[in-house]
Amino acid sequence: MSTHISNAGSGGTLFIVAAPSGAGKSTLVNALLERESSISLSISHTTRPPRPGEQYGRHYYFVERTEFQREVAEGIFLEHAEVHGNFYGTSRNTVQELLQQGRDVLLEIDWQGAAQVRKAKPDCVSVFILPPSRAELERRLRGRGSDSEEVIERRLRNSRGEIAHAHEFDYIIVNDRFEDALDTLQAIVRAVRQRTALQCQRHESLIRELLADR
Ligand SMILES: Nc1ncnc2c1ncn2[C@@H]1O[C@H](COP(=O)(O)OP(=O)(O)OP(=O)(O)O)[C@@H](O)[C@H]1O
Ligand SMILES: Nc1nc2c(ncn2[C@@H]2O[C@H](COP(=O)(O)O)[C@@H](O)[C@H]2O)c(=O)[nH]1
Repeated sequence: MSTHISNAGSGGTLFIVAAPSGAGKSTLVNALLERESSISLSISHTTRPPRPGEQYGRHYYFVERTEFQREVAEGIFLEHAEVHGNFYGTSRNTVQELLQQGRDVLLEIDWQGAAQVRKAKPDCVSVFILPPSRAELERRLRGRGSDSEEVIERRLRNSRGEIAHAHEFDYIIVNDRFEDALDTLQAIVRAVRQRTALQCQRHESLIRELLADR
């Protein structure tokens, strides 16, 4: 089975957006999709139970672990990973079909999945979203009100391990003022489409601060 994915003959670009849980990536991505209707969001498969209000096929394809394992064995995933104790995966066919139709495709996935996608599709464009501080990350995770205390603590514990991979991404955005972060994300998408260079900060001192053991 080939691990490569092709969009030969089309202008579609594969974008990846990753972030520690609670940094605001889904909120940013949803707002970007409102502004840029020609981008398709890939809906992932997951073994995580649905949160209140989440719908099958709109937020995720919710599946049992045995079904997910069967799908892995069948090779349907472009990438898959265990994140915060649940399994998540991106359908290879869906992404390939959209790219071949000339659509830009956006994957909202973790750093492990991003590393797998870079191998399969080296011309993808990856963006990492940082929170402005650890305190704000915790406030957002709690303020969302969607997860148990145990889940929130696990996600906070895992956030350092995720932020440690930020430097692997093409672009890094700090989601402090929402509109500023959204404008930057949109500017990245537009620059990629127009094949123009966009200088973005690497935020090294903020990353050191977020990784510090305090
Ligand atoms: N710039 C911002 N300022 C304040 N609150 C924000 C900002 N961006 C997002 N939020 C809020 O933070 C919370 C977490 O956002 P969101 O669910 O988008 O995070 P996420 O990174 O997608 O998390 P996960 O990986 O767990 O899905 C939400 O309640 C959202 O409204
Ligand atoms: N490697 C992958 N990671 C994924 C995928 N879909 C989502 N995710 C990441 O999981 C965490 C948690 O998401 P949540 O919806 O349970 O809060 C987050 O970092 C997502 O980006 C996927 O298909 N592959």
